[in-house]
Amino acid sequence: MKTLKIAIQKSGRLNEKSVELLKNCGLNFENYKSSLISPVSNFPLEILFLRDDDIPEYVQDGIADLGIVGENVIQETEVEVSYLQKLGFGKCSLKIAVPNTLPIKNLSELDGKSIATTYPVILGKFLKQKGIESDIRTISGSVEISPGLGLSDAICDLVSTGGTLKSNGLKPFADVMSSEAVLIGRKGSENEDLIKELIQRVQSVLRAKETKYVVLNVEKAHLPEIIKLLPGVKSPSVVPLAEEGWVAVHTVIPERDFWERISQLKQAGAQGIVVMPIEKIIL
Ligand SMILES: Nc1ncnc2c1ncn2[C@@H]1O[C@H](COP(=O)(O)OP(=O)(O)OP(=O)(O)O)[C@@H](O)[C@H]1O
Ligand SMILES: O=P(O)(O)OC[C@H]1O[C@H](OP(=O)(O)OP(=O)(O)O)[C@H](O)[C@@H]1O
Ligand SMILES: [Mg+2]
Repeated sequence: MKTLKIAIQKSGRLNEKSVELLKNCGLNFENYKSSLISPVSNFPLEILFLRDDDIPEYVQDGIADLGIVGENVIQETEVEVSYLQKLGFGKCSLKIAVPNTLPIKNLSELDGKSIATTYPVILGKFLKQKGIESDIRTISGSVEISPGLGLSDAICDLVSTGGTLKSNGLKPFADVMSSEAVLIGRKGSENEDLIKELIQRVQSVLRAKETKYVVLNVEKAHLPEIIKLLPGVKSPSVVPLAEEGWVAVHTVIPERDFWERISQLKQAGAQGIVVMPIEKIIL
Protein backbone atom coordinates (compact mmCIF):
# COMPACT_ATOMS: atom_id res chain seq x y z
CA MET A 1 0.00 0.00 0.00
CA LYS A 2 1.14 3.53 -0.76
CA THR A 3 2.54 5.56 2.16
CA LEU A 4 1.49 9.21 2.22
CA LYS A 5 3.73 12.04 3.38
CA ILE A 6 2.53 15.11 5.24
CA ALA A 7 4.82 18.10 5.75
CA ILE A 8 4.45 20.16 8.91
CA GLN A 9 6.55 22.91 10.48
CA LYS A 10 9.63 21.63 12.30
CA SER A 11 9.53 24.28 15.01
CA GLY A 12 7.77 27.61 15.35
CA ARG A 13 4.27 28.95 15.63
CA LEU A 14 2.47 26.14 13.79
CA ASN A 15 4.40 23.11 15.05
CA GLU A 16 2.61 22.37 18.30
CA LYS A 17 -0.93 22.80 16.93
CA SER A 18 -0.11 20.74 13.83
CA VAL A 19 1.22 17.88 15.96
CA GLU A 20 -1.79 18.13 18.28
CA LEU A 21 -4.21 17.99 15.34
CA LEU A 22 -2.55 14.91 13.84
CA LYS A 23 -2.49 13.17 17.25
CA ASN A 24 -6.18 13.99 17.73
CA CYS A 25 -6.78 12.30 14.37
CA GLY A 26 -5.64 9.12 16.10
CA LEU A 27 -2.19 9.02 14.47
CA ASN A 28 0.64 7.57 16.57
CA PHE A 29 4.09 9.01 15.94
CA GLU A 30 7.17 10.33 17.71
CA ASN A 31 7.44 14.11 17.81
CA TYR A 32 10.31 15.70 15.97
CA LYS A 33 13.50 15.42 17.99
CA SER A 34 16.53 14.67 15.90
CA SER A 35 15.01 12.92 12.92
CA LEU A 36 13.26 15.06 10.32
CA ILE A 37 10.89 12.30 9.35
CA SER A 38 8.60 10.28 11.62
CA PRO A 39 6.66 7.20 10.57
CA VAL A 40 3.09 6.86 11.81
CA SER A 41 2.64 3.40 13.34
CA ASN A 42 -1.10 2.99 12.74
CA PHE A 43 -1.68 4.68 9.34
CA PRO A 44 0.30 4.55 6.09
CA LEU A 45 1.74 8.02 6.64
CA GLU A 46 5.11 9.67 7.27
CA ILE A 47 5.49 13.09 8.83
CA LEU A 48 8.14 15.40 7.41
CA PHE A 49 9.34 18.21 9.70
CA LEU A 50 10.33 21.19 7.56
CA ARG A 51 10.85 24.96 7.55
CA ASP A 52 7.42 26.35 6.77
CA ASP A 53 8.69 28.27 3.70
CA ASP A 54 9.50 24.98 1.95
CA ILE A 55 6.15 23.25 2.57
CA PRO A 56 4.06 24.67 -0.34
CA GLU A 57 6.67 23.75 -2.95
CA TYR A 58 7.19 20.26 -1.53
CA VAL A 59 3.45 19.69 -1.89
CA GLN A 60 3.23 21.26 -5.33
CA ASP A 61 6.11 19.09 -6.56
CA GLY A 62 4.68 15.90 -5.04
CA ILE A 63 7.53 15.35 -2.57
CA ALA A 64 4.87 15.54 0.14
CA ASP A 65 1.22 14.62 -0.53
CA LEU A 66 -0.13 17.00 2.10
CA GLY A 67 1.09 19.95 4.12
CA ILE A 68 0.05 22.20 6.98
CA VAL A 69 1.12 25.79 6.47
CA GLY A 70 -0.07 29.40 6.78
CA GLU A 71 -2.01 30.91 3.86
CA ASN A 72 0.50 33.77 3.91
CA VAL A 73 3.34 31.38 2.99
CA ILE A 74 1.29 29.78 0.20
CA GLN A 75 0.49 33.17 -1.32
CA GLU A 76 4.06 34.35 -1.01
CA THR A 77 5.51 31.27 -2.69
CA GLU A 78 2.90 31.50 -5.51
CA VAL A 79 2.47 27.74 -5.78
CA GLU A 80 -0.40 25.81 -7.32
CA VAL A 81 -1.88 23.69 -4.52
CA SER A 82 -5.37 22.75 -3.33
CA TYR A 83 -6.71 24.22 -0.12
CA LEU A 84 -8.24 21.12 1.47
CA GLN A 85 -9.25 22.50 4.86
CA LYS A 86 -8.83 25.66 6.92
CA LEU A 87 -7.59 24.59 10.35
CA GLY A 88 -8.58 27.45 12.67
CA PHE A 89 -5.16 28.07 14.22
CA GLY A 90 -2.18 30.30 13.32
CA LYS A 91 -4.61 33.14 12.75
CA CYS A 92 -2.91 36.43 11.95
CA SER A 93 -3.04 39.34 9.50
CA LEU A 94 -0.43 40.73 7.18
CA LYS A 95 -0.47 44.47 7.78
CA ILE A 96 1.36 47.57 6.71
CA ALA A 97 2.42 49.51 9.82
CA VAL A 98 4.03 52.90 10.23
CA PRO A 99 5.80 54.70 13.10
CA ASN A 100 3.39 56.31 15.57
CA THR A 101 5.01 59.63 14.73
CA LEU A 102 4.42 59.44 10.96
CA PRO A 103 1.54 61.76 10.03
CA ILE A 104 -0.02 59.62 7.32
CA LYS A 105 -3.72 59.06 6.66
CA ASN A 106 -4.32 57.71 3.17
CA LEU A 107 -2.91 54.66 1.50
CA SER A 108 -1.80 56.85 -1.44
CA GLU A 109 0.64 58.58 0.90
CA LEU A 110 2.76 55.41 0.83
CA ASP A 111 3.70 56.38 -2.72
CA GLY A 112 7.46 56.92 -2.88
CA LYS A 113 7.96 55.59 0.65
CA SER A 114 10.05 52.53 1.52
CA ILE A 115 8.45 49.46 3.13
CA ALA A 116 10.48 46.66 4.71
CA THR A 117 8.99 43.17 4.58
CA THR A 118 9.59 39.45 4.35
CA TYR A 119 6.52 39.27 2.05
CA PRO A 120 7.62 41.14 -1.11
CA VAL A 121 5.37 39.13 -3.46
CA ILE A 122 2.11 39.65 -1.55
CA LEU A 123 2.97 43.27 -0.76
CA GLY A 124 3.99 43.96 -4.38
CA LYS A 125 0.66 42.64 -5.69
CA PHE A 126 -1.30 44.61 -3.07
CA LEU A 127 0.44 47.89 -3.90
CA LYS A 128 0.10 47.31 -7.64
CA GLN A 129 -3.63 46.71 -7.25
CA LYS A 130 -3.94 49.97 -5.33
CA GLY A 131 -1.80 51.83 -7.89
CA ILE A 132 0.86 52.73 -5.34
CA GLU A 133 4.58 52.76 -6.10
CA SER A 134 6.61 52.15 -2.98
CA ASP A 135 10.15 50.93 -2.60
CA ILE A 136 9.84 47.37 -1.22
CA ARG A 137 12.88 46.43 0.88
CA THR A 138 13.01 42.66 1.28
CA ILE A 139 14.60 41.51 4.52
CA SER A 140 14.57 38.11 6.19
CA GLY A 141 13.32 38.94 9.71
CA SER A 142 13.08 41.38 12.63
CA VAL A 143 11.08 43.59 10.31
CA GLU A 144 9.59 45.74 13.07
CA ILE A 145 12.91 47.35 13.95
CA SER A 146 13.64 48.66 10.44
CA PRO A 147 11.92 52.06 10.72
CA GLY A 148 13.75 52.67 14.03
CA LEU A 149 17.05 51.85 12.32
CA GLY A 150 16.30 54.21 9.46
CA LEU A 151 16.09 51.30 7.02
CA SER A 152 12.53 52.02 5.88
CA ASP A 153 9.58 54.39 6.37
CA ALA A 154 7.08 51.61 7.01
CA ILE A 155 6.88 47.84 7.38
CA CYS A 156 4.63 45.04 6.22
CA ASP A 157 4.54 42.04 8.58
CA LEU A 158 2.32 39.56 10.36
CA VAL A 159 0.35 40.81 13.33
CA SER A 160 -1.81 38.97 15.82
CA THR A 161 -1.92 40.66 19.23
CA GLY A 162 -0.22 43.82 17.93
CA GLY A 163 2.26 43.61 20.84
CA THR A 164 5.35 43.55 18.61
CA LEU A 165 4.18 46.64 16.69
CA LYS A 166 3.43 48.49 19.91
CA SER A 167 6.74 47.71 21.54
CA ASN A 168 8.52 49.05 18.45
CA GLY A 169 6.56 52.33 18.33
CA LEU A 170 4.53 51.31 15.27
CA LYS A 171 0.80 51.46 14.49
CA PRO A 172 -1.18 49.32 12.05
CA PHE A 173 -2.04 51.29 8.93
CA ALA A 174 -3.50 48.93 6.29
CA ASP A 175 -4.67 45.32 6.11
CA VAL A 176 -3.06 43.35 3.30
CA MET A 177 -4.38 39.85 3.99
CA SER A 178 -5.63 37.66 6.78
CA SER A 179 -4.25 34.19 7.24
CA GLU A 180 -4.63 30.93 9.13
CA ALA A 181 -3.11 27.48 8.93
CA VAL A 182 -4.53 25.31 6.16
CA LEU A 183 -4.23 21.70 5.08
CA ILE A 184 -3.00 21.66 1.49
CA GLY A 185 -2.61 18.95 -1.10
CA ARG A 186 -1.48 18.58 -4.70
CA LYS A 187 -4.13 19.71 -7.21
CA GLY A 188 -6.54 16.82 -7.79
CA SER A 189 -5.16 14.70 -4.95
CA GLU A 190 -8.28 15.12 -2.78
CA ASN A 191 -9.91 12.20 -4.56
CA GLU A 192 -7.34 9.64 -3.44
CA ASP A 193 -8.81 7.28 -0.84
CA LEU A 194 -6.13 7.69 1.85
CA ILE A 195 -6.19 11.46 1.51
CA LYS A 196 -9.99 11.49 1.71
CA GLU A 197 -9.77 9.39 4.89
CA LEU A 198 -7.30 11.84 6.47
CA ILE A 199 -9.37 14.89 5.49
CA GLN A 200 -12.44 13.25 7.08
CA ARG A 201 -10.51 12.62 10.28
CA VAL A 202 -9.29 16.22 10.38
CA GLN A 203 -12.82 17.52 9.79
CA SER A 204 -14.27 15.34 12.55
CA VAL A 205 -11.71 16.74 15.01
CA LEU A 206 -12.42 20.34 13.93
CA ARG A 207 -16.19 19.86 14.13
CA ALA A 208 -15.85 18.49 17.66
CA LYS A 209 -13.81 21.54 18.70
CA GLU A 210 -16.61 23.85 17.62
CA THR A 211 -19.18 22.19 19.87
CA LYS A 212 -19.77 21.01 23.43
CA TYR A 213 -21.84 18.08 24.66
CA VAL A 214 -24.42 19.26 27.17
CA VAL A 215 -26.68 17.26 29.49
CA LEU A 216 -29.32 19.12 31.48
CA ASN A 217 -32.30 18.26 33.66
CA VAL A 218 -35.66 19.91 33.19
CA GLU A 219 -39.24 19.49 34.32
CA LYS A 220 -41.29 17.92 31.54
CA ALA A 221 -43.57 20.96 31.51
CA HIS A 222 -40.64 23.15 30.36
CA LEU A 223 -39.35 20.72 27.72
CA PRO A 224 -40.96 22.44 24.69
CA GLU A 225 -39.28 25.75 25.64
CA ILE A 226 -35.91 24.02 26.02
CA ILE A 227 -36.24 22.26 22.67
CA LYS A 228 -37.08 25.60 21.01
CA LEU A 229 -33.71 26.91 22.24
CA LEU A 230 -31.82 24.12 20.52
CA PRO A 231 -32.15 24.96 16.83
CA GLY A 232 -30.00 23.00 14.44
CA VAL A 233 -30.21 19.88 16.58
CA LYS A 234 -32.65 17.56 14.81
CA SER A 235 -33.78 15.66 17.87
CA PRO A 236 -32.06 16.09 21.22
CA SER A 237 -32.19 12.85 23.23
CA VAL A 238 -34.71 13.07 26.04
CA VAL A 239 -34.29 10.52 28.83
CA PRO A 240 -36.74 10.09 31.73
CA LEU A 241 -35.30 10.62 35.22
CA ALA A 242 -36.07 8.54 38.30
CA GLU A 243 -37.90 11.55 39.72
CA GLU A 244 -41.43 11.65 38.26
CA GLY A 245 -42.09 14.56 35.87
CA TRP A 246 -38.41 15.25 35.11
CA VAL A 247 -36.25 14.44 32.06
CA ALA A 248 -32.61 14.75 31.07
CA VAL A 249 -31.87 16.39 27.70
CA HIS A 250 -28.65 15.44 25.87
CA THR A 251 -27.59 17.86 23.17
CA VAL A 252 -24.72 19.55 21.36
CA ILE A 253 -24.17 23.32 21.59
CA PRO A 254 -21.92 25.44 19.35
CA GLU A 255 -18.90 26.91 21.16
CA ARG A 256 -19.44 30.26 19.43
CA ASP A 257 -22.57 31.34 21.40
CA PHE A 258 -22.14 28.90 24.26
CA TRP A 259 -22.64 31.16 27.30
CA GLU A 260 -25.60 32.99 25.78
CA ARG A 261 -27.31 29.67 25.01
CA ILE A 262 -26.60 28.30 28.51
CA SER A 263 -28.12 31.34 30.20
CA GLN A 264 -31.22 31.06 27.97
CA LEU A 265 -31.53 27.39 28.88
CA LYS A 266 -31.25 28.20 32.59
CA GLN A 267 -33.97 30.84 32.28
CA ALA A 268 -36.16 28.27 30.55
CA GLY A 269 -35.84 25.94 33.54
CA ALA A 270 -32.71 23.87 32.85
CA GLN A 271 -30.95 22.60 35.98
CA GLY A 272 -27.85 20.56 36.80
CA ILE A 273 -26.22 21.42 33.47
CA VAL A 274 -23.17 19.23 32.72
CA VAL A 275 -20.85 20.27 29.87
CA MET A 276 -18.36 17.90 28.25
CA PRO A 277 -15.78 18.32 25.49
CA ILE A 278 -16.35 16.27 22.36
CA GLU A 279 -13.45 14.37 20.87
CA LYS A 280 -14.78 13.73 17.37
CA ILE A 281 -17.98 14.17 15.37
CA ILE A 282 -18.25 11.72 12.50
CA LEU A 283 -21.05 12.46 10.06
N1 LIG B 1 1.95 36.39 15.66
C1 LIG B 1 1.36 35.36 15.07
N2 LIG B 1 0.22 34.87 15.53
C2 LIG B 1 -0.37 33.83 14.94
N3 LIG B 1 0.13 33.21 13.86
C3 LIG B 1 1.27 33.65 13.38
C4 LIG B 1 1.95 34.74 13.96
N4 LIG B 1 3.08 34.95 13.29
C5 LIG B 1 3.09 34.03 12.34
N5 LIG B 1 2.01 33.24 12.37
C6 LIG B 1 1.68 32.11 11.47
O1 LIG B 1 2.55 31.05 11.80
C7 LIG B 1 3.41 30.76 10.70
C8 LIG B 1 4.77 30.34 11.20
O2 LIG B 1 5.33 31.41 11.93
P1 LIG B 1 6.83 31.34 12.45
O3 LIG B 1 7.12 32.64 13.08
O4 LIG B 1 7.00 30.11 13.26
O5 LIG B 1 7.56 31.20 11.05
P2 LIG B 1 9.09 31.11 10.67
O6 LIG B 1 9.90 31.87 11.65
O7 LIG B 1 9.14 31.51 9.24
O8 LIG B 1 9.39 29.55 10.83
P3 LIG B 1 10.36 28.56 10.02
O9 LIG B 1 11.55 28.38 10.89
O10 LIG B 1 9.55 27.29 9.87
O11 LIG B 1 10.68 29.18 8.69
C9 LIG B 1 3.39 32.03 9.84
O12 LIG B 1 3.72 31.79 8.49
C10 LIG B 1 1.96 32.48 10.01
O13 LIG B 1 1.09 31.75 9.17
O1 LIG C 1 1.21 40.84 16.88
P1 LIG C 1 2.08 39.93 17.70
O2 LIG C 1 1.27 39.01 18.57
O3 LIG C 1 3.11 40.69 18.48
O4 LIG C 1 2.84 38.95 16.70
C1 LIG C 1 3.58 39.46 15.63
C2 LIG C 1 4.94 38.84 15.52
O5 LIG C 1 4.82 37.43 15.37
C3 LIG C 1 5.62 37.00 14.27
O6 LIG C 1 6.92 36.76 14.62
P2 LIG C 1 7.36 35.54 15.57
O7 LIG C 1 7.14 35.89 16.99
O8 LIG C 1 6.68 34.29 15.10
O9 LIG C 1 8.91 35.46 15.36
P3 LIG C 1 9.77 35.35 14.02
O10 LIG C 1 9.79 36.74 13.45
O11 LIG C 1 11.10 34.90 14.51
O12 LIG C 1 9.12 34.36 13.10
C4 LIG C 1 5.57 38.20 13.34
O13 LIG C 1 6.65 38.19 12.41
C5 LIG C 1 5.62 39.38 14.27
O14 LIG C 1 6.92 39.78 14.56
MG1 LIG D 1 9.70 30.55 7.65
